[in-house]
Amino acid sequence: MRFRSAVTHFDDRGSVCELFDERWSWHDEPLVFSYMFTLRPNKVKGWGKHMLHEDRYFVMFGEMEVVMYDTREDSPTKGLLARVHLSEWERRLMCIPIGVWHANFNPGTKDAVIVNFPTQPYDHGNPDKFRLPLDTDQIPYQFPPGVNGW
Ligand SMILES: Cc1cn([C@H]2C[C@H](O)[C@@H](COP(=O)(O)OP(=O)(O)O[C@H]3O[C@@H](C)C(=O)[C@@H](O)[C@H]3O)O2)c(=O)[nH]c1=O
Repeated sequence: MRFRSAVTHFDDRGSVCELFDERWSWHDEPLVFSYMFTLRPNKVKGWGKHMLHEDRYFVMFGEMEVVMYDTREDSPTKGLLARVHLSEWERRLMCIPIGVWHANFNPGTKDAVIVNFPTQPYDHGNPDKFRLPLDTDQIPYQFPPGVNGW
């Protein structure tokens, strides 16, 4: 998991924030595809896992907690759980390694708006996505009461 902090430029007319630039050399994979998604308060998208691409998130508005669980056999962090808080008030890129389970939770009070720059374009006919239900016993994590999603 890696991060790159972003700078938001404000002036009396509004703001500007660069999202992704290959010249930053932040990630080995090129910019090939992007999409936006939203997440409503107290909702979760996940658990998901990808075996062919990495997610590269950028939270534009609101906040999102990314909960990750590593089951990769050869990983030094196998069996570890991590929670990362992303928000519009500390904008940054974050990438999730291939094969790591993750779930995106909105702990805030407004819709979160996120851009994802996956390292591969979405395959509409055969998405690179594995799912587990939020209450799976394969991942040692429970979201707070009242939180739901899939
Ligand atoms: C991700 C994606 C989905 N879709 C469509 C497919 C489907 O009809 C609808 C919702 O798809 P999903 O349920 O996969 O969307 P979503 O649950 O938001 O998927 C996301 O979940 C989190 C946990 C992740 O890991 C992300 O990588 C992504 O897979 O949007 C696209 O057209 N393009 C895309 O790039």
